[in-house]
Amino acid sequence: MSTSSPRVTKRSLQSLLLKRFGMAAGTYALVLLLLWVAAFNDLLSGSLSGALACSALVVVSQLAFLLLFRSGLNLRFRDPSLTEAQVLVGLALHTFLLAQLDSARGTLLLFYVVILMFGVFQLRPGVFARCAAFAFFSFASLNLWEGYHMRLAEPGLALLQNCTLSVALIWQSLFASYVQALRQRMRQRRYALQAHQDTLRGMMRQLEDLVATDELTGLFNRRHFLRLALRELETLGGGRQHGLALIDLDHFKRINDVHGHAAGDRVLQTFAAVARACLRDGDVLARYGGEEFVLFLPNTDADQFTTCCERLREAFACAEPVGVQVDNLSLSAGMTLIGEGDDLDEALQRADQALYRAKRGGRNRCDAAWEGAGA
Ligand SMILES: Nc1nc2c(ncn2[C@@H]2O[C@H](COP(=O)(O)OP(=O)(O)OP(=O)(O)O)[C@@H](O)[C@H]2O)c(=O)[nH]1
Repeated sequence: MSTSSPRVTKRSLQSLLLKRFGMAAGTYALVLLLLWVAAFNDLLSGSLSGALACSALVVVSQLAFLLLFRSGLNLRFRDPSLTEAQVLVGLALHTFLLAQLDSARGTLLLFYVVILMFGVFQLRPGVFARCAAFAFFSFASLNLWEGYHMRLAEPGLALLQNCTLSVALIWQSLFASYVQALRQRMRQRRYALQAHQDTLRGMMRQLEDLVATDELTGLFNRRHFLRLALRELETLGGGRQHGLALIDLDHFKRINDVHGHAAGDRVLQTFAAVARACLRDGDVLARYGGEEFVLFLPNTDADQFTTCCERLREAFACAEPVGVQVDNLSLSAGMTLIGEGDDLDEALQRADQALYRAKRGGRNRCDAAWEGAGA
């Protein structure tokens, strides 16, 4: 996932950029078509070779851009869309195209604005203004050049075209900065929204933890345990078994009576800490209620499960609760196995009966009820 997602993002970015390039190339094709319409209607200022050169330049420049996109070289640039470069090349080519026309020049003037439209959503306001200025000075220079060489047929019309173009470009530059400001605001809102979502997700996680956890011991509570165990049972494949044990701390009432309720709490916490140290990550231990706990060991058999419960019993017997002097800590456990198609309530009852036997048998021991579990 982590290795493929940047590649996927890159591929979708490239396909988007190629689509945009296709739009630009289509616009070039239309403008060239108009040039040739002008040519066939004798509206060229010079010979056909100028129109041919213009067409060739357009084709070559577009092929160069296509090559950049197809090879992925565009991704090495700060702006992989190469918008500024494409717009500047487009404006220069358009000026060259207009130079081929005389009276029809005004008709195609609006394509300066069309070319700059490609930068409205992509270019920063400063860069956009620079491109607009380039468009204006290109066209103004063309007129000045022709005026200097006495080739300007209608200077008044040329002046009007320059003024019209400058008004359109100023308006478009203002529009572009408005669009950019809007995009910036939307981006900030999206970030803020994402931050809110993250906070909410964190709070949800905290709530889920709170709902699933026993406050005193930090273990899962009974409700969460039952949910987990049922989920495990649903996904249990054929032939596999889980271990289920009810664990009860012995003579806990006496601990409370002799040492106080706070000491009893400390003993419960000590058991949780000892059990955590004894168990593996996938094992599930929960406080079932009071001084009773339930253990769920995935994928085990009778021998392994007994070894695990015995290890836990011995470890608790050696535990020393911090700040409390309690001797003879012990626990009793009732064990059973639970297999595919087994009922969780029935398995809990089997474990409870085994626990009862362990208590009756003198406590500080693990008794089993393998029968009925297919063990
Ligand atoms: N300190 C403390 N005591 C609790 C808590 N929950 C239940 N208890 C006490 O645990 C004691 C359980 O006592 P019993 O059910 O008689 O069991 P026991 O004394 O451990 O005797 P056996 O189970 O037969 O060995 C009761 O006194 C409860 O008040 C708790 O959260 N903290």
